[in-house]
Amino acid sequence: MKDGRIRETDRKKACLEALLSQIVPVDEVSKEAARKRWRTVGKPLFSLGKLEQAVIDIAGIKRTAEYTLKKKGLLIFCADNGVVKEGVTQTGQEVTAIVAENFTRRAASVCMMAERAGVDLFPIDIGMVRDVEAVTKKEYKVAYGTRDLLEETAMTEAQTLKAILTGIRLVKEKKEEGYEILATGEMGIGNTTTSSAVACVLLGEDVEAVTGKGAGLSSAGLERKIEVIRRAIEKHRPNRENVLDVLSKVGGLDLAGLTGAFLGGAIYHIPVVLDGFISAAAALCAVRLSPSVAGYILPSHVSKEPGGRKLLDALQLEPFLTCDMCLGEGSGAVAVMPLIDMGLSVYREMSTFEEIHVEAYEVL
Ligand SMILES: O=C(O)c1ccc[n+]([C@@H]2O[C@H](COP(=O)([O-])O)[C@@H](O)[C@H]2O)c1
Ligand SMILES: Cc1cc2nc[nH]c2cc1C
Repeated sequence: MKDGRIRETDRKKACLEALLSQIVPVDEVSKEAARKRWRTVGKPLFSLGKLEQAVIDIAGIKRTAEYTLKKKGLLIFCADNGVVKEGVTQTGQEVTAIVAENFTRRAASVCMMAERAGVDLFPIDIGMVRDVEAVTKKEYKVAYGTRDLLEETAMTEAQTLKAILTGIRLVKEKKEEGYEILATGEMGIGNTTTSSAVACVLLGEDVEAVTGKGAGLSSAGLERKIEVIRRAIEKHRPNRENVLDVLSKVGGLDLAGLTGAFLGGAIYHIPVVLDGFISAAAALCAVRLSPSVAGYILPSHVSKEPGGRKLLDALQLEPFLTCDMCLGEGSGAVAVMPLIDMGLSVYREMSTFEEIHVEAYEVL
């Protein structure tokens, strides 16, 4: 039996390795073509700033300067975390399944935001302790929550691999359904504890420097959370050079699924917009697994969690929005979709200098 499990883990590892080997850097030729097109648009050069850059970056991802972003999807990874039993959160873990169900009933915040932005919502139960009929699908469910990372490693390596492969597969499926851009989101009580632990190890930062109050905690609660993370890291000694080790020991199923989604973007050439703190921790995992993934990730906002900015800095991403959001669910990622759409509309439809009879000029 044990041998069988080891073989299964090796098989999944080989599968991940094979997928990672397909990742190539974004296409610089298409980016240059998009830059060239921007230079002809009849307006002051670079005056749409990051909106222009996003259009250029997406050209590199899609390997063409001629593209649309009509179908937009948000993958929301829902999972529970065993560490919640250590008192690191304000609410109980039953909230994860309640909010996950609410995604299907237009009763969670991101539902209204996504509707406004024309984004389709896909809540995925990758590891909730309770099944929710409208959300749970056997093929995406890896486990019923993680273990308490203070007692044991949060996940087995096989679970981590399965969750990553699930995230990759979801991007493939959405591409096949015609989605042209994806956003990442998550729902999981306790996932700012796991994300802080992962961020702290990967960034080589102190626990206090990256850990915040998550969905709400007293100051005493925050101290307890910091202590739990510190003790878990001391106990398991995750190897910062080995993302699978870090995710398995102190991560979570949602983080691993999100890591897969970012990898999937690079494998299948789909831009993936990151959301807040949890999403950014996963993005860093993906980039550490394969550095070229960085070019396939688009930023959105900067989370109010203390580690939010540090993660974006490590990813060398400048957020579009700084508006003190820290909701999760994919809310920040969805919020930038209209901006990206606006940039693309100007890029595709705006008159050229020639058409408006203004002489093109160069910046000094
Ligand atoms: O995305 C963020 O930056 C963010 C920051 C703080 C909290 N959250 C959300 O709140 C939940 C985790 O908070 P907590 O306190 O239970 O660890 C989870 O469902 C996240 O979606 C999200
Ligand atoms: C109600 C609630 C909604 C959330 N959405 C994302 N994280 C959340 C945490 C709570 C507690």
